[in-house]
Amino acid sequence: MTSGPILRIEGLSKTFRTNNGGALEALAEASFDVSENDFVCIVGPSGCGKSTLLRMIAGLESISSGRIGYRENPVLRPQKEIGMVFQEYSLLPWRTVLDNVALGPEFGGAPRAEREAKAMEYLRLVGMANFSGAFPHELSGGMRQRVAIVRALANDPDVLLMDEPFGALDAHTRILLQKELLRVWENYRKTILFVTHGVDEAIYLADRILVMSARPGRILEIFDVDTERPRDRAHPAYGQLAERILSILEREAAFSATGTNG
Ligand SMILES: Nc1ncnc2c1ncn2[C@@H]1O[C@H](COP(=O)(O)OP(=O)(O)OP(=O)(O)O)[C@@H](O)[C@H]1O
Repeated sequence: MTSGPILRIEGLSKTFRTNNGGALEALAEASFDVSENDFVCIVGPSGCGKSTLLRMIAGLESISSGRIGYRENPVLRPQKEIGMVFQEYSLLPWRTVLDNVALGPEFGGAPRAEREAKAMEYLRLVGMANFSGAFPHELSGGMRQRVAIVRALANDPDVLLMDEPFGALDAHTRILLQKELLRVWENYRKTILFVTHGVDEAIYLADRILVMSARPGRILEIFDVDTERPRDRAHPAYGQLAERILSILEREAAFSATGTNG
């Protein structure tokens, strides 16, 4: 254990090579720290490099320049301590719900009884124990995403990276899963980095909200959300913060559409 931040992102940049031999700058000099147990949301205009940033922290994408530190060690490849949940339900279709959740512990060499008990514990947590023998195609979108979340948790990561995990869900299911995720986060005290297009979602969930610029993405502003949970969406402070963030995003979206600042 260290007393410093669990994640330190320093001057992180990413330039992709394009098919025609050109270069596309996706992320520029992003710097921020994440403290242990923090729930951090990242919002920004479409295409500003949010997924790229998360994929780099997950070790799935190479770094062009800068540094990612996890407990002061550089992140250069995927590691067990940093898990990821994607928007598209990335469950293995040929495995049951139970076997999907038990996958990580299975790779880790846990005996069958142990990994199945662990998987059942997590499935109970999100009300999915009765579906342990079902296959992914038999589940609704919300159920699949619950399974994807607890599958990531079953690896016992310190940090959970979530890339628009509720983006494909209807509004009602999304609100339900936001509540469940907060419960899971409070129970297991994970550090969460959560990308979303929903400013409302970010204010409901986060301790801190990072607002990114239009591509190439930089961290423009960081907002602390220190009101008590569960948060009341009808509270005036909620709406005021949403307006402030939305006005930045509107400006940035206009900038990315016209390439000018006015
Ligand atoms: N493998 C790749 N090769 C080339 N360009 C890429 C690659 N991956 C992403 N990009 C480009 O990098 C930029 C940032 O993409 P990214 O998916 O990180 O944005 P985003 O903020 O997550 O977008 P959205 O909010 O729309 O999901 C985009 O212009 C995208 O086209």
